[in-house]
Amino acid sequence: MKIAKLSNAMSLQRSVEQANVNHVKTVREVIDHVRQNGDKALFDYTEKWDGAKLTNLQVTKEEVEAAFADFDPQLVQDLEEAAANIRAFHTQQVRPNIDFQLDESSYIKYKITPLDAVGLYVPGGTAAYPSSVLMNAIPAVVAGVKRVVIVSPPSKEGKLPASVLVAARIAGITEIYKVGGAQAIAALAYGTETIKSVDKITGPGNSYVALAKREVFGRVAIDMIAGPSEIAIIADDTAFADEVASDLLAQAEHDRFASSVLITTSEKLAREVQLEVERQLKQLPREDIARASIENFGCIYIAESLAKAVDAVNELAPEHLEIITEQPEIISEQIRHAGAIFIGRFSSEPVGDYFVGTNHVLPTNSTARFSSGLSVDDFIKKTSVVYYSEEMWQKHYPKIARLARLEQLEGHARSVESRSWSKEEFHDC
Ligand SMILES: NC(=O)c1ccc[n+]([C@@H]2O[C@H](COP(=O)([O-])OP(=O)(O)OC[C@H]3O[C@@H](n4cnc5c(N)ncnc54)[C@H](O)[C@@H]3O)[C@@H](O)[C@H]2O)c1
Ligand SMILES: N[C@H](CO)Cc1c[nH]c[nH+]1
Ligand SMILES: [Zn+2]
Repeated sequence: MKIAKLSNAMSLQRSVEQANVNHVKTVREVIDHVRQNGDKALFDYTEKWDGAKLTNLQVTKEEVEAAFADFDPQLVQDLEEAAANIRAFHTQQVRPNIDFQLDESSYIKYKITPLDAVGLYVPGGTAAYPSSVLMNAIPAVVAGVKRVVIVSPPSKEGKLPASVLVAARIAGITEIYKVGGAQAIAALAYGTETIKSVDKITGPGNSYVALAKREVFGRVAIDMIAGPSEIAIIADDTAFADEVASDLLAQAEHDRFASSVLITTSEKLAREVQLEVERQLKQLPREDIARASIENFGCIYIAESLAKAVDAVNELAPEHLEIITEQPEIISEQIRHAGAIFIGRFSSEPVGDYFVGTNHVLPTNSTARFSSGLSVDDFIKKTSVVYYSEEMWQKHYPKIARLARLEQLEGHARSVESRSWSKEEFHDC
């Protein structure tokens, strides 16, 4: 892992965008093919890219039951406890309608309505992510979405991982399809014979999935384009090198394009973390992925001061930030841009990935400057409602008409003026 002076921090450029460009053509072809050929295209692509020859796209009740029956009861309990924590935190995010009384009878409102149907993409491919099932499904259920659908690519044997099915059942989701990649996103957006279209698609995935979400945006809503995982750690000489190294590697093992950055005021810690990363890399089953990520997108930066480290993090706006310093809460208050912040040595990032209750679907690629992680807000919409009494109308319509004429919109002015006789007079006619 490289060590550099912090002045070079922002030269850490990712080449993810370039990889994306190469996939755009494929993704557009896949979407067109699914629109034209429906289920047949889904079967063909699943055979081509996942190696599975399916006869049925939908997961049956029996498959879910079988997965549950064979699953380690301790893990079921762990998933259930994680689900309860996620449910508890997300329930706090539920918003009431806003009612604003204008006079005795007139009012305006902000009315909250859950979305009717959402599709959750659960990545398959290189790993199974039951935690992502919980992180996507629970906020949707808490928001009150009626139809929640899961799509995920099957194994060569035509199965979804038991852990994904168990997590889906714990979250209360029963409509699950064995399809992944851009073809799954196209099916959710446009519908096929088997999969009815949805209103919004959420969930992370590889660059084919991310690009497909971008392509169908407008036809349906999407949560975000969540790219490869990222972590930045601010640490001083109170941090332990082995702990810091393991936190960097926890993100690196996700993806060859994941980025892991340490910003420290301690040169000693920097050198020790460098050695530790190398030592611990050899112990990881996904060493090849983690090593590629650390070599291409990993760096240890030496900062002159913690204030400079804070500035760099605010510029970088990382998906995850860990603060392992003498007074981490004080540093945390100065952070303006990060998807999620983990304070102190006992709040390592996997606490949030799996268990504590916060969401792990977070903005990447510096988009934490202007966006937030997945929440109940992603599964609702807000409609304004207006009720004007005759008295309110009487009082304000001349002002509205004048404002309309200021914009030379005579039709608007006449619309508001056209009520210039009361209901009683109307009924008397
Ligand atoms: N941000 C988060 O919360 C979070 C959580 C979990 C995973 N992730 C990320 O999700 C991603 C998972 O990626 P993955 O690949 O393992 O699974 P995936 O499910 O996203 O993608 C697998 C699918 O990609 C498609 N595909 C593969 N090769 C293709 C090709 N040559 N042409 C067209 N389509 C092709 C296939 O349809 C396949 O089913 C990783 O980047 C990981 O970091 C993020
Ligand atoms: N750290 C990932 C988001 O960047 C989420 C995840 C899922 N499983 C483990 N981790
Ligand atoms: Zn993770």
